[in-house]
Amino acid sequence: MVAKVIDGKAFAADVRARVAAHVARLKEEKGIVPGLAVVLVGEDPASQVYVRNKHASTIEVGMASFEHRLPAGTGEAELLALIDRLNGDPAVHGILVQLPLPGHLNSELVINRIDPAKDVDGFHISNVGLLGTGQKSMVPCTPLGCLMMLRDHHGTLAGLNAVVVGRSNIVGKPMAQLLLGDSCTVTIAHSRTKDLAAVCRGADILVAAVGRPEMITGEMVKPGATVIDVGINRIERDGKAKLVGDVHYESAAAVAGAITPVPGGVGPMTIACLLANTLTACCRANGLAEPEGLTA
Ligand SMILES: NC(=O)C1=CN([C@@H]2O[C@H](COP(=O)(O)OP(=O)(O)OC[C@H]3O[C@@H](n4cnc5c(N)ncnc54)[C@H](OP(=O)(O)O)[C@@H]3O)[C@@H](O)[C@H]2O)C=CC1
Ligand SMILES: Nc1nc(=O)c2c([nH]1)NC[C@@H]1CN(c3ccc(C(=O)N[C@@H](CCC(=O)O)C(=O)O)cc3)C=[N+]21
Repeated sequence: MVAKVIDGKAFAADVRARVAAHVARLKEEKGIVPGLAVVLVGEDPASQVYVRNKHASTIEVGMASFEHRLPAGTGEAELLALIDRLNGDPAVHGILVQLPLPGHLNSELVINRIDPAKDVDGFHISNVGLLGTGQKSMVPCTPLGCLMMLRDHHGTLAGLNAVVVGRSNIVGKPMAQLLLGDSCTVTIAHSRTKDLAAVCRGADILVAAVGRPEMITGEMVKPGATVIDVGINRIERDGKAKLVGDVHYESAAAVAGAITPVPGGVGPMTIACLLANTLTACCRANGLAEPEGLTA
């Protein structure tokens, strides 16, 4: 079998177009402009690229973008004061603090200072708890993007066996919660899992969020399974810089029924979902109907 390629780039363009249409209506009918504030501490090159892309996409869909670039040595009190200001700013509906933060800053403390209603990353402890108990919350962008692509491909996910490799708070755990919410039978695998290959081969839906280049190979994939590759790894091959996922694409695509590529898969969906979450937060803040098909 040769896998169908799930085109995350095209899917994300469609999500952004739907967000843009809703934003235009909000502006025209209510005079409201959704606003996203992104906070970057330090000069990590990868983070700078992401923040630039987020800014461009935010402007492109008609939202207001507020960028706050702080020096690497910024103190905790100063960062918390900025978050307090953004929490109180009515033009800001979404706040994202780019991770990872420099080592001297306590990211839990910082994230939990964000008003949960403006926490468009869905990392605040209140949103984590709401998601875990099946209540309305802000849903983390990367898992939300994966869920959208899976629903689109499968129609319903009920009863499917899902294996999530990785148990981080930002990808693996919320991904597992969303799949459970859609009635999958969910297994979470991690570095201490015994016989990972056998566990993965039981999956109708296999989500790889490990951070190890090309670790999931074709022999770990059940024939016909849907493979979602969250990994973003910069490697050097034949003297050239290259972006690869956590899945060995060639061997996995030869067995899978469908697969997301890297680049052009989950990554673009993450940014599109960030914009969708900002719109959702703005609608909630103004007591307006939420956009359809853009939330979990
Ligand atoms: N496309 C996108 O938008 C995004 C992509 N990413 C990418 O996704 C990947 C994962 O990110 P993140 O969740 O933050 O990573 P973390 O490093 O926080 O978590 C990695 C997880 O993988 C598990 N793991 C590590 N090695 C193995 C192994 N050999 N076998 C099984 N499990 C293993 C770890 O297990 P244990 O807990 O036991 O240590 C851990 O739970 C990275 O490549 C990252 O760049 C991340 C965010 C967004
Ligand atoms: N608070 C916070 N929220 C995040 O959501 C967050 C974060 N911190 N820190 C870093 C990770 C990583 N992340 C990505 C976003 C887009 C692409 C993306 O667009 N990738 C393109 C390629 C881009 C390239 O070429 O580098 C693609 O896969 O096609 C990738 C990764 C969000 N993250």
